[in-house]
Amino acid sequence: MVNGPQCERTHMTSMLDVNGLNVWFGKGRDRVDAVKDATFSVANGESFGLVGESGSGKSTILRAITGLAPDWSGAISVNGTPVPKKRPKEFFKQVQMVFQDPYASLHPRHSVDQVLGETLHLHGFKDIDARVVKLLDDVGLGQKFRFRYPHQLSGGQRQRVAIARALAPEPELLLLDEPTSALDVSVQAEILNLLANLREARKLTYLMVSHDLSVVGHMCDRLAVMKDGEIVEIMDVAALRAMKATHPYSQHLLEASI
Ligand SMILES: Nc1ncnc2c1ncn2[C@@H]1O[C@H](COP(=O)(O)OP(=O)(O)OP(=O)(O)O)[C@@H](O)[C@H]1O
Repeated sequence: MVNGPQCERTHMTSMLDVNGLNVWFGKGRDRVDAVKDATFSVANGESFGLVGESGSGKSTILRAITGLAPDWSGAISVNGTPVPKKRPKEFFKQVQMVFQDPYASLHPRHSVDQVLGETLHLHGFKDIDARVVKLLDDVGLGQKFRFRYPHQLSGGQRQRVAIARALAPEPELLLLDEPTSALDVSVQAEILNLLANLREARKLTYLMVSHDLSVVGHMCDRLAVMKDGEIVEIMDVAALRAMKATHPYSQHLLEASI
């Protein structure tokens, strides 16, 4: 069951359209249907949250969009263009992902300069030096971090590098997979504020996974509630704040989060 708000927004330009998405892992008896018939749209400039308990399929939706889930059916469009099975390089100029664990997502022997420089080079930029400096400023690190290695950085600093790397190709859509849940509580708010400011400054669109309703309430305009691989409700954050979920499972999530 999907509620109304998304219908009201069909007149707005869509950045992302996901239609009847199914994602599965394994075959035969071992098959796991991780996402079942998921349909939602994210408008240009919107921040959209995916919430639900562990294992409900949130991360799998992001992985399917970015091409990291091999078996899927349905339709995914970015900026009105259907995404092909094998993502072309241009796709990653539009869509980038920030992963949950900044310890796992950065190569231990690559300096910050290499991480950002190589990404910029891969995407065909020529003014790499100036862009590395700008990216480090934009994520609040500054030049003194440029030649450091991941082991010389805190978790929050690593996540800032991962965010800078995601911004390097100048994407329009960021897929954020629990971007603060692996961080110390003390730095979580800093990273969320950074993401909110970057969205504003760069007119970005966010699709953000979180198991934390307060994070989604702070960061998102609308959200989808997932349960056992299905989207059970799509609602405005205003409805979340007013505790006005209609689906019993969403109500249960809200009550559990108080
Ligand atoms: N590579 C994989 N191989 C097999 N099953 C997988 C794989 N990745 C995910 N799954 C299964 O798909 C289902 C959805 O997982 P997913 O990670 O998307 O959930 P989630 O809502 O993001 O949970 P979490 O918050 O714990 O990450 C789970 O049953 C999970 O075990």
